[in-house]
Amino acid sequence: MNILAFDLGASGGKLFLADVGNGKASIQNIHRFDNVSYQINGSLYWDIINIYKEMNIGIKKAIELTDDHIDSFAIDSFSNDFAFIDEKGTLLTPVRCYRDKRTERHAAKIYGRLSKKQLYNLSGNQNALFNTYMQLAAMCEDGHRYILENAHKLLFIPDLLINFLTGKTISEYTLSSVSQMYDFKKDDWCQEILDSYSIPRSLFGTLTKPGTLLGHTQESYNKYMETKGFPVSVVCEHDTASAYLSSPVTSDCALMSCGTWALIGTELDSCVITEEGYRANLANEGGFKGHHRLLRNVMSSWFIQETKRYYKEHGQDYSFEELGRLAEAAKPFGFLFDPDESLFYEPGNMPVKIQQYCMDHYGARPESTGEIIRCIYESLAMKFRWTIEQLEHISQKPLPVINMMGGGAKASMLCQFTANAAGRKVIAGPDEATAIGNITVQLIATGAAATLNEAKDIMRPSYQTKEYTPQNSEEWNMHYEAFLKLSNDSEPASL
Ligand SMILES: C[C@H](O)[C@H](O)[C@@H](O)C(=O)CO
Repeated sequence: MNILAFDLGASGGKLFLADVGNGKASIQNIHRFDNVSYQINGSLYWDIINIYKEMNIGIKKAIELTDDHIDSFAIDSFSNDFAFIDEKGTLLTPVRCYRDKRTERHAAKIYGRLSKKQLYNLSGNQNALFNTYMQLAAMCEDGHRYILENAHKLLFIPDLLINFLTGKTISEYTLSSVSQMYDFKKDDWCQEILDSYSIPRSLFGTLTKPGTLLGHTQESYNKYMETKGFPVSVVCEHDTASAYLSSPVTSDCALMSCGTWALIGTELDSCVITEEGYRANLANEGGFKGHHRLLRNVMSSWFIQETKRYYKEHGQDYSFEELGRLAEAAKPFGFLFDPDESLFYEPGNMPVKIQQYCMDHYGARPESTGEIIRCIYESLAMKFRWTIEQLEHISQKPLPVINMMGGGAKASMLCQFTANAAGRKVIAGPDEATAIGNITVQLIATGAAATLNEAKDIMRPSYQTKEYTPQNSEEWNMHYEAFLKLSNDSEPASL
């Protein structure tokens, strides 16, 4: 059978075609494109029309490769961002990027209605400026409440694209669960949070759990794409939930989905809302049936993506490999910074911001590209260690192994540094974790696999893993002490 997965990330989108037969899957990447946010009049937007266009280019390729025989298609993406549609499916708004400044502008007012602590206790989600609730509240503060009052539905990006394909309006569970408006205990929207800004409950689509075969593409889409059409499934549409599901490690471990963000956490049976979890700003996030994540967001490849972009704009188009080689040659432990500093949150001028931070803290700064990249990787590894220690303490669960998945699993320097800093074995892979998790759930939705374990066994031959053991522990421990002095994380919500 032919299964098609679309994985949309903050820096790019990819479509994977899986050929499944004889209890095995082989996957190929059939299309990829860049995804960037655009600033217009000080606001930040995604180009949703381009995303739709590129998704269709990938679908077209899959139609050709399979002789118009796609057995299932599903989408996952980063969380939180959305658009509104009317009853006819007309797009009423563009899609704002979660890094847009409007939530920061209104944060004090918003937290004046429901405090960070109340929001954490009700939703179990981390306090972060990017949350959907914060975006909706900021819209109201900006005088755009009329959109909430008049729109038919609010759809998260994957649900929006599904609507373009099928005409259906759903609110997928894993994305809903990280909106900061979901109540895990009731397994439903949290009325108290919605009431704080009179957010109409009717704005949300049919709550749909991952593993559901939703239906067929609609006639108008089939005609437009010149296809007989294909079934659309609902998977863990939140990419982190998809990535975690692909982990090959079966014992207790720290899981890290490493892309633009490193989502560092562990799987638990249910939601854990405690004072300590609130203080460490650990997020409770929903997953595939029976799976629940306790995790923290750490900005990760964002530093490398933004640094690479800065140099490109200034005439130096480094490849990731070149950046890695330059960092390798640079002197170790020149400078460390706290990746959670809000200074680094918005796009633009990343190397300059890092230099500025270092000047403020050390009175000196990394000068060369290699020094900057090395200080990024070392600082990230230190933050990863700090986060894993918090998780161990709060979940009361030893996490002796780290499974790094996603694009970051390909960055061998980052994997080795993480093992060194944390003093734990790192298992790196799968690097296409999100797509693998997406396809895994499609196997279940279509009935090709009866259980999650069966689906994971089918996917296992399609990827490899690599192990890293800790080195130079003493030196890393010494510098970790210095790193701890920089961290501003005793308070929740550094974002
Ligand atoms: C804001 C981030 O996108 C989100 O917290 C994270 O979970 C994600 O989806 C990373 O792709």
